[in-house]
Amino acid sequence: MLFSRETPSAKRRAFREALASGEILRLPGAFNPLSARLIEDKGFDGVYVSGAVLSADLGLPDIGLTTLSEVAGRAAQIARVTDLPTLVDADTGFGEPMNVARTVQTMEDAGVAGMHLEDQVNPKRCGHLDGKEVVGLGDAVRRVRAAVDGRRDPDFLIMARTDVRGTEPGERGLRLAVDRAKALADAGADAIFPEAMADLSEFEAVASALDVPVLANMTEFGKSELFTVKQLGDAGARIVIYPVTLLRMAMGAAERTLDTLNAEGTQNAVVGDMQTRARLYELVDYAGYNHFDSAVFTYEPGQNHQH
Ligand SMILES: C[C@](O)(C(=O)O)[C@H](CC(=O)O)C(=O)O
Ligand SMILES: [Mg+2]
Repeated sequence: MLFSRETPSAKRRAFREALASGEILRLPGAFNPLSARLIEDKGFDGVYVSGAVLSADLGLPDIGLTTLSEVAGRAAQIARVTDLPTLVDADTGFGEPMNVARTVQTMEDAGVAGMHLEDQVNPKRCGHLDGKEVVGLGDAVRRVRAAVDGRRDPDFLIMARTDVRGTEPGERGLRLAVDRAKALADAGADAIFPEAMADLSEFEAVASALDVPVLANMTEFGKSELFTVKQLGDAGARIVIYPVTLLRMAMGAAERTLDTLNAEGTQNAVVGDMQTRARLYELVDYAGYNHFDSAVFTYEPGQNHQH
């Protein structure tokens, strides 16, 4: 009830420990706080807050239009309903290196466990589209150093994402990605997100070149095939995100439902696919609030109150 009883610092420590265990952690993207409850209920290891989902949710393309306040606000709403660690997409850090330091502190205040910061130029775009551009290595390193300098909780995870793989095809692109990933880790990044890896051997090449954990992005309709958790774990990845998966499914269902309403004049045919009222109430813990109501609201001083 009222949800997470874990403090943000406890969640950060747990995330660090889970990462150190060597197991691969699975973080589906929550498109709202309620879906974060579902992710926790189904036994996943963490919750991802995707910039693509956040901007799509607002009816915007994912090109860096969302603000730090919007992203941190949504991340806080999501993080507070789950005991799981929350990893947030901080895009290019919302400004220059000084802003990046402030972004880290704002995300710490939002109660999330960590964030990733990418090396694209502004306006940024989805990492799986063509025609991306990245900043030079010096600027990318400055962003990471500013993030590390701004951090107050040493357990807050700063992950550097590099989009350089998508800027050059073939072997050369991969070599650039490995070199940049190493430089970003040397600059203090706690983990690396190599964006737009073409296949498993590329994940392997990045992971084996680094001492820090590597994230695999299993976004649909992108550059990477959709590998299994086992395949990614064997290739050395330590975190896998499914950033837009739940939103795509939910929006697919919404479209089909509207089509059914249009065609049939009633939603009867799709009711069987819906989350039931009972399941929804379970997720938001109606029973807990009822209990609270009867235990606290009807409490009378002097009574020996039994819970
Ligand atoms: C991971 C990502 O940064 C996101 O915002 O979720 C996107 C996902 C997507 O657009 O499919 C990305 O750039 O890969
Ligand atoms: Mg993004």
